[in-house]
This record gives sequence, C-alpha cells and structure tokens, in this order.
Amino acid sequence: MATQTSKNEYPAYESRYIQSAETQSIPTRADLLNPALTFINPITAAPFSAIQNLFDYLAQNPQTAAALNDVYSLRGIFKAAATKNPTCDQKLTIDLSPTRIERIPSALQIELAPHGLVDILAFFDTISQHYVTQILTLLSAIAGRDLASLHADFNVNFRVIDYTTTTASPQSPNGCGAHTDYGTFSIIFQDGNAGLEMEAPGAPGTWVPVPGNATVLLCGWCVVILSGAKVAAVRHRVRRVPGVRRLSAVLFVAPDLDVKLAPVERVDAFSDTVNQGLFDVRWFKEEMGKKWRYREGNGKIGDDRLEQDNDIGQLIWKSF
Ligand SMILES: O=C(O)CCC(=O)C(=O)O
Ligand SMILES: [Fe+2]
Repeated sequence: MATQTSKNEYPAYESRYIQSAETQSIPTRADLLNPALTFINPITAAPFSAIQNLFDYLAQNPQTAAALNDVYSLRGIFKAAATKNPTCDQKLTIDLSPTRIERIPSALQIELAPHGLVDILAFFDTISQHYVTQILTLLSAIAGRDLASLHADFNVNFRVIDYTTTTASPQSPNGCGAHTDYGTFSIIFQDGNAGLEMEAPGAPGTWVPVPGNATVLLCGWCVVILSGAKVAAVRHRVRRVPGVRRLSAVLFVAPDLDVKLAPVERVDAFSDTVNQGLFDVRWFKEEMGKKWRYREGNGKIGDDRLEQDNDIGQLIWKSF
C-alpha cells in the first residue's frame, strides 16, 4: 500500500491543485519554480474512448500490432511485454513520436484511423501546439536562457498507456516504476482512475497520490541541467489497482538530440561531467533508455525505489 500523506504535511500541494485546476490552463512561473507537480486545467480533454479503442483493436489484431512494431523495430511502437512477463511494469504502451508516425505505411494508417488513431493524433497536435512554446517561454525566463532555440527539431513523444487488467501478473501493484522523466517537461492526462503518485519534495520515499482526474505538468532531467538547477524535476510512479483498468496519455517534450547538456554557468551542486558539458541529449536519452527498457519488460524489476535514478543522480549531482 502506498504511503498516504496527510493534507497538513503538503498544504501547498492541495491548495495549488484546487486553485489551478479551476482557473489555469497554463502554469505560472511560480508553479514551475515549485519543486512539485503543477496541476493544469487543460484546453482539451484526452480522448480516452479513442485510446481504449486503439489498445483493444491492437490486442485483438496481433498481426496489425506486429506490423506496427516493424515500422520502428528498434524500440517498437506497441509494447505489450506486460502480457508475457510478470516481472515488468504491468502496462501496455503505444509511442507515437512524429518520427514513428511518419514511418507508418499509409495502408496501416488507414486501417488504424477509425480505431482511435486519428482522434489521438489530433489531440496531441492540439495539445502540443497550445503548450510547447508557451511552457518553453516560461521555463526560459526561469532558466535565464533561450530554451526555444534548443527545441527547434520538435523532439517529442506522444505516449498512450493502458494499465490493463490482462497482464502476466494480474495482482501486481506495479504499473510504472519510480522515475524522473529524461526530457524538458511532460504533461500527463489521466482517465479519472487514481494510481499516479509523486515523491514529496524534500521527503524521498514518501509518495503522494495524485487525484485520478488531475492533469499534471512535470519537468525532467534535461531542464534541470539546462536551467542550472533552477527548475526541479519530480520523481513519480504509477501503482496499479488489480482488476482496475487505467488509461493515461502523456506528451513528452525534450531538447534537440545534439544539444549539449550543461548549465550556462558552473553550478556547484552539479558533477564535473555536467559542468563541463561532456554529454549531449542523444547520449543521455540512450543511457536513460537502457534503464527504461530494463524496466519496461526486458529485465527483472528489483526495488523500484531508486533503481533508475541512482545512476542518473550520480551522473548529475556532485554528491548524491
Ligand atoms: O501513466 C501515468 O500516469 C504516468 C506515466 C509516466 O510517468 C511515464 O510514462 O513517464
Ligand atoms: Fe514519467
């Protein structure tokens, strides 16, 4: 059972949710300076019936699912490891990055169009057009540098997730292991079912449940580095409720692959490797990707508390 945290311990979290959920479609600068999740009232809701439709169609049509994965065989598009491997995160994912989408043959696009694909892509298009530039502008003001020019290639991912009840481990509470996103920022849309939890700022190992109907924005490692640690990233995870299906949709925004990950000015808290700018986004994404693959189905999951972020934390911070 997840650690429950009383309202009194996190008054800012509760009041910010109530205030921002009712009024704001765009976070404020103050929100982004806060080392917690930012709750937003999105300009449009995620099309969860289309998302469910696409997952159901692919599950019922394994040949189509295999053809879709052949489009991007390196990492796949529809990942269903959870139905075969009890030790992986118990979820299905569909990754629709623009690079992946443009490689899908038109016959396959036409087949999938009425089964949710068109609605899902239209949703991510609307969301990214509305949010990407605005949030990068806010983050640039905090970071004291122009982040838009580091995001010229639209290095984004459109991910839909099905915490399905049909898994190799139906009783497992593990939907998504604890992690920090790698990129600049992510926006998570949920279908109303609880399960998402954030690590309480300043209290590692304390998990705060996020209301299942909240849409949240959180930052990732790349912007922590690029902003000289002025922006914080929030660790989060998803717990499954066995027998309950939960769907989510996530927009991931990251810098261009050849951007050097370093602060403008030396930051004492950062490692020499980061201060000297010894790696770029491409290398960092690969490093994180290895751990993602391990977690998402190709390896055994141990203690999910610090598994992924230990190595990355040691890479980024001077002392961790
Ligand atoms: O499904 C969710 O609510 C969150 C998923 C997530 O954190 C991720 O895929 O990085
Ligand atoms: Fe995440």
